[in-house]
Amino acid sequence: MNVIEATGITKIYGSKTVVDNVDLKVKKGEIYGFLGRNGAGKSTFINIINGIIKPTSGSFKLLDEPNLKKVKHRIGVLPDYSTFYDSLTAIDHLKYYAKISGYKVSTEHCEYILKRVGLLEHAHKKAGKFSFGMKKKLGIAQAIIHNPDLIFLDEPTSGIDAESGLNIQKLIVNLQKEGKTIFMTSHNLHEVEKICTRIAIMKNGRILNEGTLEELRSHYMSSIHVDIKHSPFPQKELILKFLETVGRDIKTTENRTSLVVDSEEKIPLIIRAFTKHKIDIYRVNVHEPSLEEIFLNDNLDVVAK
Ligand SMILES: Nc1ncnc2c1ncn2[C@@H]1O[C@H](COP(=O)(O)OP(=O)(O)OP(=O)(O)O)[C@@H](O)[C@H]1O
Repeated sequence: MNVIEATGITKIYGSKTVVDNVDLKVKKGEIYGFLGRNGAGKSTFINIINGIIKPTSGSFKLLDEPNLKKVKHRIGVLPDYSTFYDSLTAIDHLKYYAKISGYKVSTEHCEYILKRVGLLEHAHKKAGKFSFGMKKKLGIAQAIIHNPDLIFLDEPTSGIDAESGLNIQKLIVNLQKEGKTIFMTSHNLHEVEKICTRIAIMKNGRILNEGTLEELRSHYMSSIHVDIKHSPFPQKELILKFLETVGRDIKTTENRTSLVVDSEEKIPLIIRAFTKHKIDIYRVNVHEPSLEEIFLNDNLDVVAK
């Protein structure tokens, strides 16, 4: 089942198209990472499918339901900025939020949720005394207090310390294991690479590409760096001639060869050729591009779908 299904979502402010004809599907149980530089249109898109902003055109369904009001109680949201009442404690906030959403929650349940986000020791502290990171955790607690099936997290780990960030990542993975679907934005590419099951890259309001990390890699990757440690070449010219047919940027020393190939299918061909020429292989290192390398590639438009 598609938990999120958006079709042709567009938002135009004046003469600026901020979200440009976005189609997007997210399946149940995914941790979907929504990536893009500042101003790409991510928050605007999330706000549209959460009913906060009206799209200029396009339609969407959440949890298989086009009428957002009918499923609102099954959705949790950490918005791009949360506001809290300075004089209310963390527990007060959770109870208040649950109440206005139509739930009654016990103090024990609030404490359990605060424990999950790493805020239990501050359960009775007033939000006015909270740091930015603590407010972020409280925002996440608020998003999950009512046990929603679909959770939107806009930059859940930005502005919090590294250890808390890792705890939030664990929490997100645990929520997924409990059967929830998570849609998150993040500027932390390492985090997205680590926990997201699918990723969409947005630029200037458009989805340039989406898929699993492997799919994105194979889409954007045309340069695989292969480095081989081996026994000395008996006939160097022969093997060099062969390598020129499968790769480029070939560099060799007596027992080391490196080259760049455009697909991983070339790697077994190289290994077979070495074996045929009675060259022993001790080690093969293959460098695949990280999400950061894919993401920072400014030529993304050129190769977009
Ligand atoms: N109410 C508005 N009126 C006019 N322009 C807006 C409005 N809201 C957002 N924008 C513009 O839309 C673009 C996309 O903004 P949005 O906040 O969706 O980006 P984002 O990808 O979430 O960025 P960030 O990573 O910085 O949060 C930006 O250029 C922003 O200035």
